[in-house]
Amino acid sequence: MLQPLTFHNSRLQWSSFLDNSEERCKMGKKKPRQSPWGFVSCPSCCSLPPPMEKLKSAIPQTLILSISQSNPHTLPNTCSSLHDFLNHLPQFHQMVEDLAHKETSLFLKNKESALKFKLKGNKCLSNGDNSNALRFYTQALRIAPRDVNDMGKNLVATLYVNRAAVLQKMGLVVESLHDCNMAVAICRSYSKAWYRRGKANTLMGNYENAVCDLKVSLHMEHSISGKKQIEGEINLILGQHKVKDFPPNVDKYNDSNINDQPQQIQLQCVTTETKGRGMVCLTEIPPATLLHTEEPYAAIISKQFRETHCHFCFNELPKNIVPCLSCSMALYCSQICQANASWQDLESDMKGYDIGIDLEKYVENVIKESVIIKQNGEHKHECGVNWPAALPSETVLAGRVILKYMTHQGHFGKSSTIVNLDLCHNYVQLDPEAKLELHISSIILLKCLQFYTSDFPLNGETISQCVLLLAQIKVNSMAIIRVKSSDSSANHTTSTTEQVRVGQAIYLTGSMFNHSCKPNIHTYFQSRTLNIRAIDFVRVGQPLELSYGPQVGRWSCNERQISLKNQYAFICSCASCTKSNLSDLFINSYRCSNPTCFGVVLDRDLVNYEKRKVNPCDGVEYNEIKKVASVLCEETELTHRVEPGVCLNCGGYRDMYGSKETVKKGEICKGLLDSSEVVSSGLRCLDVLKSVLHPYNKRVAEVEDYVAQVFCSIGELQRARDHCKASIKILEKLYGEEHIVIGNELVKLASIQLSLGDGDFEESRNRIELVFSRHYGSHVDVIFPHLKFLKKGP
Ligand SMILES: C[S@@+](CC[C@H](N)C(=O)[O-])C[C@H]1O[C@@H](n2cnc3c(N)ncnc32)[C@H](O)[C@@H]1O
Repeated sequence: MLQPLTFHNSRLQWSSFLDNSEERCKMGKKKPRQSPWGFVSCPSCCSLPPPMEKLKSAIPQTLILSISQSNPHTLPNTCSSLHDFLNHLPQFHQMVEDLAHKETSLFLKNKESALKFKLKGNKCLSNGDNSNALRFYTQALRIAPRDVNDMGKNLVATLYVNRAAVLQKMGLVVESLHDCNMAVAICRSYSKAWYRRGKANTLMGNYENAVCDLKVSLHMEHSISGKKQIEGEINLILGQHKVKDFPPNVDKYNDSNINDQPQQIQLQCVTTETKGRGMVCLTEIPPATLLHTEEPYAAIISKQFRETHCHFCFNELPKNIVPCLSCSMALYCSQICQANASWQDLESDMKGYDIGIDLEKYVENVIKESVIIKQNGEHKHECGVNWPAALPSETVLAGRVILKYMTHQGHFGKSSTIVNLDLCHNYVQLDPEAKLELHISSIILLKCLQFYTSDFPLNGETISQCVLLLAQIKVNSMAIIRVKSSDSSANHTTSTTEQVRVGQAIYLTGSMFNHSCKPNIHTYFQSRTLNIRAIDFVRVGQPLELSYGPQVGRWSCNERQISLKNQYAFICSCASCTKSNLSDLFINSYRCSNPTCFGVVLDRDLVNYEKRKVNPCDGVEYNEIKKVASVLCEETELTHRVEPGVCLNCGGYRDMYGSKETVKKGEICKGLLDSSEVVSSGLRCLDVLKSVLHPYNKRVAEVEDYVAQVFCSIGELQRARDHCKASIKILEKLYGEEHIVIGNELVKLASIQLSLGDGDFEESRNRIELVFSRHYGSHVDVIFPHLKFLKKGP
């Protein structure tokens, strides 16, 4: 289930720097912790500037009070007062210096350290220790300055060539080719880089390109022995393979694009009765239609994924990571992403080499393919300083939005408008603590941006714009989600998928879609592109609504309302929260005390909630609740009242106190599930819960699912299958049969059925295909590569 951003932790916190600084800290001490790339941090001596709490505690109560009472109109005054106050505090200036001054940065390049890592890499390479050689070259690349030489060659280019050699030895030929591309883009006249590229192309069977690479290399090579070796290689290829020298096919290895373009669907932003602006469509939309794709206005990687995911596209980093050319913090999965986030061209020329017109064309093609022209420069103002690592992601995202806005408007030094995105916010509803924190972080952010560009306007007006932007980010930013899959059973029969929030982004049109607890559209991401697909049939003019997280079937109405209120400060007025529906009746319901009756019994909380939902004003007979509940019963006319403990079907009474006690006992059994008696206690728990809870109660589904997992882990697949099916049957009632949750559960069932050779596997597979293609269209293979086992044969 996609979960747009949650704001569990709205308190500003100074994060500790992640493990991506140099081997030694700025105080020269060896750093103790290791990151996946071997970079380490030293929390003790490289501690951050004085924590923000210290600043907060210095602020006078009168100022805190006026901030707590501030609203968008008074913000310029409160921002200006706080700015004046902080400006007189020496510790504030010290903190900003530490955050924004390049000299204090932990992310600067360092030639000496890079050379040490390079030597270590060379040593490992000659000893055949490829994985450590790869690690050391990567470390060296991360901190090697882009424009320094080592033994007459550009250090960064040399490191890419060395790493390309290791990658080739490890059989990672495509990655090796990419490193060669990087090296030739940095230094076109680097013979070894072309030579290594020729080797990579040979290994890939691209003999025409290999010959061209080697010919370029031959022109650049100075030594006679080197020239001889290259000539030997060329002759070998020409002798063994049929090679036409030209034209080489440089486009052959481009990534293929998925052809699932949004169709011509007209969307419109309209004003709604209860939800502000919202999106509707002007044409009918069948389910599974891709109706909107959008690139973010600004995006930022989540802190915990900085070392493992690309800072531009948010995909997992490959073995051949490409670090930023100017700082040691930003990491990319490819030169394309690096160039996209960057702002600088790789200057490289071939002066003094006459390689002939055809080879020159070939070189141009290779470089053009390597260096993408479209640079959005989002990393420029953050490069080589501490604050992007130290401040909360949302604040860093705000910095990106402001810089982009000002650059686009050509506003630097000319206007007092630093940002104006016309998005909604909930500033007035924020609690006093949150308002104060937004004030402080806005002042710190803008002060840091002033270090980057001295004509940055910093005053009450611009700070208040930043405060409102942060409030807008809270309400409008989307979490960029990736699906991670892992085996969940010892015998690899089932796998679980987990959704991780790798980034956070602002989409301008995406921000206009309102929330529904039963959405009719589904959002997902490829790289940082937002895709929105219809999951139901949408009529002309019908609102298009996605889920901000809470959904019918997952939570009761009460839980959904609390969550949306806490996270986004609004009272949900979607159809499911204002009208009675079966899922909300079932989810926490009890069974009728009459064993032959299938009716629903509600407890006091649920009755009150449902009554408020259907008729908030008076106490009429709540026909709507009964009408919904009557789906379960034979009788058409229900005469009894909707009361706690009363069966909505037959009017029979259940003792709610005793029932709750029984459920508690059932929960104790569930707690025993990890003990040695795991299977029998699981089944006992299920029996206890089923004796009092309604058969479609969510808790019964959870225990069925748990018991299925237990049976799976001990290899009793038939019983696992039966419990898995039982769980799915309940979830279908709660979510609807085509919900993505059902798709995920069916994947579990199908994997068990496949292991059992069960004939029903086909049916599950067909249903999975239906559910997933409705939600992801043709993108399903890319987003869920682990589902390939379900593919039908050719
Ligand atoms: C991302 S914005 C959506 C666009 C917004 N309606 C606007 O006018 O800009 C989120 C805000 O829309 C409103 N909203 C969205 N879904 C809603 C719902 N189901 N019930 C009530 N308000 C909703 C809330 O004010 C929420 O903070």
